[in-house]
Amino acid sequence: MEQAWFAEGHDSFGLMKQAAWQMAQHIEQLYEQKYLKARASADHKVYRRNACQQRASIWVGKGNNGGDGWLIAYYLQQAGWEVKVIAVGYAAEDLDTDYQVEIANKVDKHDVLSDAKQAQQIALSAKVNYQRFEDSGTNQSELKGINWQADIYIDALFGIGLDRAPEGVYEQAISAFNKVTQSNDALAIAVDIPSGLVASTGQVFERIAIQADVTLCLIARKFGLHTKDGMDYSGSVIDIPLIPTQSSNSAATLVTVAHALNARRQNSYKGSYGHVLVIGGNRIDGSQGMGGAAILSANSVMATGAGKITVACHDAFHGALLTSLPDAMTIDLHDKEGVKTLIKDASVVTIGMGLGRDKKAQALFISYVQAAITEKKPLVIDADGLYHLASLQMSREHPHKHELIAQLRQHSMDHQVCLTPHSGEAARLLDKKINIVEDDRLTAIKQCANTYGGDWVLKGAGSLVLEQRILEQKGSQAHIYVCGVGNAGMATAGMGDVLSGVIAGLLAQKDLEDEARCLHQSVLLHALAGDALVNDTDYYQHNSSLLIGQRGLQAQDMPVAIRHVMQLITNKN
Ligand SMILES: NC(=O)C1=CN([C@@H]2O[C@H](COP(=O)(O)OP(=O)(O)OC[C@H]3O[C@@H](n4cnc5c(N)ncnc54)[C@H](O)[C@@H]3O)[C@@H](O)[C@H]2O)[C@@H](O)CC1
Ligand SMILES: Nc1ncnc2c1ncn2[C@@H]1O[C@H](COP(=O)(O)OP(=O)(O)O)[C@@H](O)[C@H]1O
Ligand SMILES: [K+]
Repeated sequence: MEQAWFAEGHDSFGLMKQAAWQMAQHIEQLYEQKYLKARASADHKVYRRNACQQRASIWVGKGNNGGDGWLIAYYLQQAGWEVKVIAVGYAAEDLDTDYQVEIANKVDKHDVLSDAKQAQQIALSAKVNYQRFEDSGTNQSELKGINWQADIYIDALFGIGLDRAPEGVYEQAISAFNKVTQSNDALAIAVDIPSGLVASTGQVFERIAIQADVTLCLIARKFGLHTKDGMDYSGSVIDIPLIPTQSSNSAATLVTVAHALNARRQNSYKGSYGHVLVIGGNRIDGSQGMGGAAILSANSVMATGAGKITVACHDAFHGALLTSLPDAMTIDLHDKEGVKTLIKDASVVTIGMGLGRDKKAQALFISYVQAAITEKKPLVIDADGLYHLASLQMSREHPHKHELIAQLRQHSMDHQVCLTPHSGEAARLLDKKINIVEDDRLTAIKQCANTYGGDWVLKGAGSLVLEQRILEQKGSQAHIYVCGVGNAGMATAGMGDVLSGVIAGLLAQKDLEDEARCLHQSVLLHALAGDALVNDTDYYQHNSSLLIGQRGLQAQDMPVAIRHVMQLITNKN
């Protein structure tokens, strides 16, 4: 986006000045929020600090992110702040003003001084106070000069140019920065992205990254701020758009707000809201089995408002299912003909939750998926269903390999097929190691869709959703969403089963608009329900009986929260 802007003739150094100027304004506001508001409170320590001149410690690297840092130092100094730049990775002569002027004069007229160098020169000419990190001594407990107590610490070490793990002096600087901000209880503000976090993937190498309270994100949201490690390091994110950008250029769309649901028509009946068939909950050879997976999924189907549900699970679980959900009809998972007849009647089939992984379960999976394809039904495939799909893909000799996967691909061109792996399941589907998937989740979800067709969720913090849009002329086009809500309380067993139920439940309700039934809407609803259980902000119109907190949140708590969120987003007319 930046390059397109420069290609239109806009000046790159001008953009850097704009960026730094706007960031300086935000820094002043953030300072006010943290310290001036505290005046009114009884926090004397904070109040005393505020009685002095505002102080910023700005840590700069040698790229353009560092250039932003030098200019922020310059602007804050102009605004009356006491500033100190900590330069990391600079040789002594890089900072020698006379030597730098000499170099600048020698630069050929056709050459231009880099933006970062120009920024540094502006700051040095204005006598901005600085120090080389390397001169602070190697003894980390001393950290001469670096321990200088500031109100705000600014991380301008690396931005989107980080292309390897920070080592040596950079690793030391990142850990010193984190230590100093924590011990001073000061605000840590990252320029563009916390240094150490990879903007395109959300990866952090060996936990070496700046721990920011606030990230001032330039031009466009970085994908890496919202998936994998991103949310743990970036704090709250403030956008500084700077230039007009086109969303069609973006890698993904961040979604946090669910599409509104229309109210139900008075003149309707259970058949108007679909019939979901849940296939799962097996018990294999005397084991305790996985009935709960199907029960959790079924409860969530009904919490979204689907009209009818049948659960095909092992008959050992029928009693437990009916105790938890008397609304359900049941059938034995192994009654092949009976289940196939039900598939004909269903509006959506969701399969795999606790289905089992043995050969018998695999045969059931193949037979039921083929029946759903023959009957032209929307399909949700989760958990052990994904396991079987991966086995078929990997197996060289399985007679159904090519058939089933090819049929599924074909089916997904005209009917909704949703597949919902977490990283471990995606790794198996792609025959890759989990860390390869985790290190680049965006690539992984695209590869899943290319291999198997259909719409995909790659679950986890910042779940990714890939939806294929069928275009009249050009075939299909994939669009990717990043779910910007949800919380770590949802990292418990059964949460995925709940998601499969939400997806199937919404798909079944044909009275809803397409936008309200699509996969990213389901992922959002599920995550918002998780947040409603831990978050008491106004958005959730806080209902204290709902609050649980992250630790101890269980999948079985979700249906009531799903109903609450459904009601919050329903148009009242
Ligand atoms: N005029 C411009 O081009 C603008 C640039 N902007 C800033 O520029 C940033 C990107 O700047 P750059 O592309 O220079 O990239 P960075 O400033 O992120 O750093 C790039 C330099 O660090 C090196 N590097 C990467 N990983 C390293 C590691 N682990 N250890 C040591 N060195 C490493 C790279 O080889 C490169 O030389 C953005 O994030 C943004 O902050 C903004 O000011 C907007 C305008
Ligand atoms: N840290 C987290 N932040 C947001 N969502 C999470 C987090 N951990 C788990 N979730 C969500 O909870 C669900 C867990 O699914 P899954 O791993 O399949 O659980 P299970 O297999 O036990 O049902 C997914 O939708 C996932 O996105
Ligand atoms: K940074």
